[in-house]
Amino acid sequence: MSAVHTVAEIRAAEDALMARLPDGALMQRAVAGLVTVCAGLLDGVYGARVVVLAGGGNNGGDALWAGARLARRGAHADAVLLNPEKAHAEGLAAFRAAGGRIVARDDVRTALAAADLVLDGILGIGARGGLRGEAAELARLLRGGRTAGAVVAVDLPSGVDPDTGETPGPHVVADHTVTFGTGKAALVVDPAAAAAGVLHPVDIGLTPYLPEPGLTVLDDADVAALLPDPGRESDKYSRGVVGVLAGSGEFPGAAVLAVGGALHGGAGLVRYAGPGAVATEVRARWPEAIAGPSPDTVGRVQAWTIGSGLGSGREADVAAALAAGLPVLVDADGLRWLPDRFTGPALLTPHAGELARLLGVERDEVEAGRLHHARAAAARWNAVVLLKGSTTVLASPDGRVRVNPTGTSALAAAGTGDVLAGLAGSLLAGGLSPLDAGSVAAYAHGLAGRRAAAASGYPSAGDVLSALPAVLRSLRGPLQ
Ligand SMILES: NC(=O)C1=CN([C@@H]2O[C@H](COP(=O)(O)OP(=O)(O)OC[C@H]3O[C@@H](n4cnc5c(N)ncnc54)[C@H](O)[C@@H]3O)[C@@H](O)[C@H]2O)[C@@H](O)CC1
Ligand SMILES: Nc1ncnc2c1ncn2[C@@H]1O[C@H](COP(=O)(O)OP(=O)(O)O)[C@@H](O)[C@H]1O
Ligand SMILES: [K+]
Repeated sequence: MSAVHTVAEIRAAEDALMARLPDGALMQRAVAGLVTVCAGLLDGVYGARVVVLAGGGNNGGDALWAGARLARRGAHADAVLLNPEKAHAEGLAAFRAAGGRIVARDDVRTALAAADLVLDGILGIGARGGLRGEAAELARLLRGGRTAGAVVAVDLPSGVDPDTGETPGPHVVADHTVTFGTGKAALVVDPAAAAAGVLHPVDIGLTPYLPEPGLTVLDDADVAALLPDPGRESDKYSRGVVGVLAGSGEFPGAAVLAVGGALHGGAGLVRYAGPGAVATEVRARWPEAIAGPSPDTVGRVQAWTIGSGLGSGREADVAAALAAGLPVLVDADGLRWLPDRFTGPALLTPHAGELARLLGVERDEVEAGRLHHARAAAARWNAVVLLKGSTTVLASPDGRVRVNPTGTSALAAAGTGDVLAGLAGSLLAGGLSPLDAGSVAAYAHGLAGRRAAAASGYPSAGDVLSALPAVLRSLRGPLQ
């Protein structure tokens, strides 16, 4: 599991750690990690051309110190000082002493064009708002391909908002980000995360001073530990029975895909509730599923997955499923008929357009502020909200957030959301909490998307579904 902390938490931990260290020692730890990554990216440090973009804070200090160390190893180091009066004094002195040069304004373009590596030390966790003036112009030059070299962001790409993952204005787009001490939301949540490139975390000894993280990113081992493990004496009921209320005459395929996802998510039995013609299609594809016309008549379940491809006019069915008071997942059309607030375990799985409609805002606003809007909806409906998209974010009403790291554009295809809804519902029926069910499902779903993409150029939702069993098998091992 990797942890993400807020700027306030990082600053408090840095203060506590710095109180036990000699002056400047913490920055030197950060710089050592930064230099190691830069040296690894260069085809030899000696003779390499390095351009340091240094703002007036400690982020600029890191970059100047790194430039100094690279210069000592034989690199040609140039620095652009964005705020010369405020430039980090020790870092600048070290940079000059190592033979680094300050670039005159007129020579910035030439220096960037010749650079093998650009160090972005304009702003770090002290950033407020996007880049302005000359800094914005530099970021634009870098994006416009004015350098053939790698752009390495120090701590985070300058100009993105550290705590929200929002991009309030112009910002640097990096190829790599070397980040210190712990993760930041900007490095895992789009749109900011898209500007970070490859992440290189550097341990500076902060962890003992940091609180439990409010935002986490699961890894394979976390997901394996969370996946249901049916005991030796389990039966199909004890493994969980999931009800799927999905599909319609208009969208029968959504039911087929959601039931498919549910069958592969560990539940012992899947009960499908829906119109006869759709049920016939579901059973033709999945003879192991049991079907009935409505939530009331299909038999007992331990959790409901509601909404994928439900179409219009199904309010009564949704109300019947919700009335059971069981753990519930609500997707797609089901989101039109939400109760005022949930009182039991609930997982909502909107994409940005659906969440925008729920909150009465524009889709663009949701995409620009994914964390904010997922949190707002979680608080509003007292439900875990899994916001789908280029980064899938899960916000719990208790304040915890998870960000899924396995997303892939291979999933941006019709019907993959139905597979996810079925899978997550199955995990709910298997006893996972909404936060665990949603994050485990998103993780496996992303891996299935990648696996399907490795096997086919542009995988369909059916390909993603077909890849799920092997993904779950490799995560948890074979059932005994
Ligand atoms: N505190 C420490 O000991 C350590 C700090 N480290 C580095 O220090 C960074 C944080 O340094 P600072 O707190 O000095 O903050 P920054 O270097 O991120 O920013 C410095 C100043 O820039 C100004 N500023 C903010 N937004 C601006 C904008 N949009 N346009 C123009 N100016 C703006 C503000 O006055 C801010 O205080 C970290 O990101 C990391 O790189 C690392 O060296 C690790 C150790
Ligand atoms: N650009 C993207 N990168 C990664 N995943 C994406 C991207 N766009 C969509 N997805 C994922 O694809 C799935 C699409 O779900 P959804 O929008 O509900 O489609 P549908 O209703 O057609 O199934 C979600 O899991 C979502 O997170
Ligand atoms: K930076």
